[in-house]
Amino acid sequence: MHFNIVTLFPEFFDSPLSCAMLGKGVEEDLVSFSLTNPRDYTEDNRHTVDDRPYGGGPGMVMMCDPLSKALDGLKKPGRILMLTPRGRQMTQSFARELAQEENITLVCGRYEGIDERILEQYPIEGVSVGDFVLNGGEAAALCVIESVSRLVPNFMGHEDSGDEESFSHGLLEYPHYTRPAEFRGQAVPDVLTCGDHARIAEWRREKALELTLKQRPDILEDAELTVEDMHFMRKIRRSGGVETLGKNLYLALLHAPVLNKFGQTTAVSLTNFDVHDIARVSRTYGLGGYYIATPLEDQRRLLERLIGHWLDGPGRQANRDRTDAFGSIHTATDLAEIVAAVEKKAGQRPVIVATSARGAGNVSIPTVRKWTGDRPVLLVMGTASGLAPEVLEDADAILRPIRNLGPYNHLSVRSATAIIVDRVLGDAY
Ligand SMILES: C[S@@+](CC[C@H](N)C(=O)[O-])C[C@H]1O[C@@H](n2cnc3c(N)ncnc32)[C@H](O)[C@@H]1O
Repeated sequence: MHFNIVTLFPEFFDSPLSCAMLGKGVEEDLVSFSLTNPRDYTEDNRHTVDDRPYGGGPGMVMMCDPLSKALDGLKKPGRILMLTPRGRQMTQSFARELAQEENITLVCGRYEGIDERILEQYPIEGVSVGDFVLNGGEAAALCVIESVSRLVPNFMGHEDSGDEESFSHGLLEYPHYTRPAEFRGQAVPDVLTCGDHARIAEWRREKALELTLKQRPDILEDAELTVEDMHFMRKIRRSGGVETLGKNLYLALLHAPVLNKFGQTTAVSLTNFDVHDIARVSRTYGLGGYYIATPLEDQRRLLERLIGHWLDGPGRQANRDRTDAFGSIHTATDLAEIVAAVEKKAGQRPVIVATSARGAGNVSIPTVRKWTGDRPVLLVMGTASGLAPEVLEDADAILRPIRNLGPYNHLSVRSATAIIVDRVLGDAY
């Protein structure tokens, strides 16, 4: 595999490409590199490669002319990648995809970046190595080179080591140990010295699952998981995991004050579906509680009859799962009563997060998730045409609407609740 590196600082690559495994890869002809400096394609005495940005602002921009000439001079550019924070994220699967190429060109930006017209005139793909800003694309290019080269056949010596590494199957790798068997009083795990390869493989799998669940639950979404893996993870109690987050999240379903379709503030009747479906969401995600408020006496009595049916009445015999779900329901007359009840239960006043399908909101799902990590959060959901303005005004925060960029986002309150709760807690958390 050949890498063309287009850089204003070719010397940056001197040692990284000549030592350790990359150096060996070059010696064995598995990988090769050529360095092209756009400065060599300048025509003025000062070899200018950058200029001030049109429109003003700080810093300099890499000019089109030297860079385009440098690119035009490449014999076999292959796939052209430009290192940039706004590019596609570098991942192990992207590295695998790139390892299939024969030629790759890496364009390293400097200063504030490259004149945009280069990106429009050449088939360049942006690649980012993370959500942070480097001085230049050289260090990022090295990350791409290293991650791709090690997947070139024969580069790593024994073929299977690349297959076991972190991210290969969507999991982080298990921990490693080597001699001595005891270090400062700490022995290596017994299982690794028992000689039973099946047990060792099982232990490693479990450690990989445990670590991934703890450090990078987000990547579990794409991991290849077996039913056994899921059974194992279900048994792991996680601090800061779904158990903690779920317990800190409370739901309030208000039937007043809400808006009717004419925009008037009103009180509405219960919907049996909302009672059932949100109770099931509450139970599924292990929430702190589901509070249903209505100021209407007859509706509260109806609700209590419903709850009684499923908790202590014939429903209990008919469907124990539903009894379980109904166990998280509490009744109230209004939001103030719910806040007081949650405060009593949690020992701390909850952060009140109102929801609305309209407006811009002032808090995002990740922020609510963060709050849920260390204090009670009460998510307030409205029935009818949504919560009355005074509820939104009095709340500590208003969540950004679901599908706020779409032309239509009129979801039922039970659908909206399920979506929000899943986004806040997520399966993998
Ligand atoms: C100082 S940075 C310019 C940052 C640019 N003004 C911005 O805010 O996106 C200079 C160069 O470093 C490289 N670079 C910086 N951070 C990077 C990252 N996270 N991934 C890939 N390349 C990066 C790019 O080539 C970029 O053009």
